[in-house]
Amino acid sequence: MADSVLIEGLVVETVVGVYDWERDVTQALVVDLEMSWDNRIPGASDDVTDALDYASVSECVEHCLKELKPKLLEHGAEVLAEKLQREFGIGWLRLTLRKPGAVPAARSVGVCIERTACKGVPGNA
Ligand SMILES: Nc1nc2c(c(=O)[nH]1)N=C([C@H](O)[C@@H](O)CO)CN2
Repeated sequence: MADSVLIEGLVVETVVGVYDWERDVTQALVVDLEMSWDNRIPGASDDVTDALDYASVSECVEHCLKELKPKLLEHGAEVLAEKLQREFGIGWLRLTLRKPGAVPAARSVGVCIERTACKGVPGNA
């Protein structure tokens, strides 16, 4: 099963960064997500409750990053991936977190992680 649900270019304004000055301002983070989901079920039922609702996931991403105020992108990505997998029952995801403007000579910098939930662990898919 290779189906997925996508979110691309989700912009979240939050406190992020390791330097003192970065703790006093907000900066934009850009989130890309690919999340495994069996789309045959909502494909047949035409019912959003069978789908991985990308609007709900987007709200969760925004809320999580605004509350977390991570220093490192790595920490933001790790906490966010774990929360999404637990709350939405997502088996596998690829999450990219970009910080445009952090390195002026680069279009963007960021991190990308892939995580698979461990079956049998309470709360995991
Ligand atoms: N691998 C990382 N390197 C750096 C990060 C980060 O989150 N992950 N962060 C910074 C600073 O916050 C920088 O973005 C300020 O411009 C430096 N390196």
